Order: sequence, then structure tokens, then C-alpha cells
Amino acid sequence: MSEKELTRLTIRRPDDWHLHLRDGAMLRAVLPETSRHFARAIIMPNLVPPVVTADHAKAYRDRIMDALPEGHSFTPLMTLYLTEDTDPADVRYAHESGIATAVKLYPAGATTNSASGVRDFEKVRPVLEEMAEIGMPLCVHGEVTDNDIDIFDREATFIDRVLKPIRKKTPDLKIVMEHVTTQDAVDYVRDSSKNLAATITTHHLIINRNHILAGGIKPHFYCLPVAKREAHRVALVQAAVSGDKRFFLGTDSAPHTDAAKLQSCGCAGIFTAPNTMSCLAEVFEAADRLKKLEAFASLNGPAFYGLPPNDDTITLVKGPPVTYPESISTEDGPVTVFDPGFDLHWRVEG
Ligand SMILES: NC(=O)N[C@@H](CC(=O)O)C(=O)O
Ligand SMILES: [Zn+2]
Ligand SMILES: [Zn+2]
Repeated sequence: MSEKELTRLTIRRPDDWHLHLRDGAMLRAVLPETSRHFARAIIMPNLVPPVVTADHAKAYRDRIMDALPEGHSFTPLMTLYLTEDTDPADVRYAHESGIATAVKLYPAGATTNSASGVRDFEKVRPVLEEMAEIGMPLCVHGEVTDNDIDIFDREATFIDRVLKPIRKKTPDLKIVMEHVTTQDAVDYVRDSSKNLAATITTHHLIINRNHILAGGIKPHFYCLPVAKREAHRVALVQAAVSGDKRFFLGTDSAPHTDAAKLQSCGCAGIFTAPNTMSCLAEVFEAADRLKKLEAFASLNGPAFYGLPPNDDTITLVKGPPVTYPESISTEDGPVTVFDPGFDLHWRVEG
């Protein structure tokens, strides 16, 4: 039977290995959209001010748990925002006490709220050495920020200029290249023998740069790294549906209010939490690889992070087009939900 004829699919409950929950009213509005389907998520630390220390991460984790709706069971896996002043001892403490799961590297200026990120990678070497020793993964926003590097080339250039030297000097450091967008990144991860994996977002499996720019500019498709040409999208789909353990889901669901997105200098980020599982089922079905969805969304991530997969399951059911809100309301204003541009037939049962 072709997988295209399947109408029900039960998989281990998924996790999201790259998620922005923000804080305050926004946190309360967006958290249920993830905790409804996902058991765990790696929580990005790019708040203002950023989540830098173990104490910050603990306090943020408490705020997330306070915002969790009754009846939802969800474990936030916290990250520390790496700065040039990060103390290796605090990182070790955060890891050993179970407060933080990973450290996040933002090249300064690469993306939303990254001003406190790293400029001189030598300055964070002691932290990276410490992490390699204790087995704590580094999550990386893999783009250089140089003005003379074309924005569509920034990921590929990062691999050569930053990632290769870091991996050469610290081969025991576990690295996750976050939200990869290029064939170059897919090839680099595939060619590596160990300690390297990549997350792939929902939206990068669906949109290419034409979606952003052809026929009028579409701010709701603008995110970083920016979507590339179609051949890259196809490479991402092939990696995601392959079952290769080094590729797993990190939605990078990144809510911004419509007011923040729809202006002359709009924010980068796409809010995919509400319809991510439906979108992914559609992508995997189109590739005739529905049965690999579980590896991508529920098995490969925990395996890389050294955690067990979730015990319980979710069931996706195929039927008439799923309805989901165009936007969700928050006290700060509406946040538009990702529109994949086609009907979604798979819904999460229950
Ligand atoms: N992906 C994005 O376009 N934006 C993210 C930051 C990030 O993940 O780079 C955000 O925090 O809004
Ligand atoms: Zn990023
Ligand atoms: Zn992100």
C-alpha cells in the first residue's frame, strides 16, 4: 500500500527542538499552541534581556510552568544565551543541576535579539571546552553577519568560517546547527561522522524565497535564516524524510505581533506552532514518507540529546481540510499563524 493511502498515523508524542515562547502576555498566549501536541521543547533564550545565567534560566522555566494551561503536560528544556562573558562554571552548574539542557550561540547581530551574542569566537573557547567535557550540546544560529556577505550565502559561509574551526578545535563538542536552510548545510551534516546534527523548521520544508518575494512582499514568510531557492528546499525535505538520525524537527516557531512584522523594518520570525503537525504530515505524505514522520518529529531529537523518546503517542487522522485560526490574539495584539498555501488534511486527534 502506498503511504498516500494511509488515513491514520500513530506516532510517539513529538518534541520541538527549537522554540521561541517569549515572555509575559505573549508566553501565555503561545505556550498552549505548543503544549497541546508537544511533550518537550528546547526553549530559545533570546528574550530582552537574554537568558544568560543558570539563575535566569531557572526563573524563566518557572514562568513557563506558571503559564502552562491546566491539564497540559509539558517540559521546557532550557538554554543559556552564550555571551563573551559567560562563566564556564555557571554553565557546568546549569547542566549538572538539570536547569539547562543546551547553550545557544548567536553571532552578534545575526537575528532577533542577538545584540549580546558572540563577536570574537576565541573568547567563548573556555565555555565550549567545558561543554565538550560535560557533554552539553551547543545550539547554533549558523549565519555570519558580515555586510559584505550576501544574505543568501550567510549560512554556507558560516560553515566554512566558524563551524569548521570550532569543530576542529573542539571535536568532542556536540553541535546542533539550528534551522538549516541550504543544501550546503545538509551535506555538511551528512558528511560528518559524529557530534553534529541539524534541526529543520516546518516552514523551510514548505516555502522558498519566491514565496517571500514574488507577486508582492510577504512579511509573514520572512524569517532568519531567510528561505533560499527551491533546490535548497527540496534538499531539506529529502533530509527530513530520510529518517537519518542527524535531522530532526525544530519548528523555530517565532511569534511577533502583526504590528511588529508589518512595518517598514519588520521582524524576522514565523509562527508555526498551531498547525505544525498538520503541515508536516502533508509534507511527508507528499514525499510518500509518512512513516518517517515519527523519526523526524519524535525519535531523532531525543536520541541526539541523550534523552528517551516520549512514552505516549499522538494520532494524526486524514479528513476534510483542517480549520485553524488565521491569527491568535494576545494582549499585545494579533499574531498571524503560518499559512502553508495549501489545504491541510491531517489533524491531531483528541
Ligand atoms: N527565526 C527568526 O526569524 N527569528 C527568531 C530568531 C531566530 O531563531 O533566529 C526570533 O526570535 O524571532
Ligand atoms: Zn536563529
Ligand atoms: Zn529561532
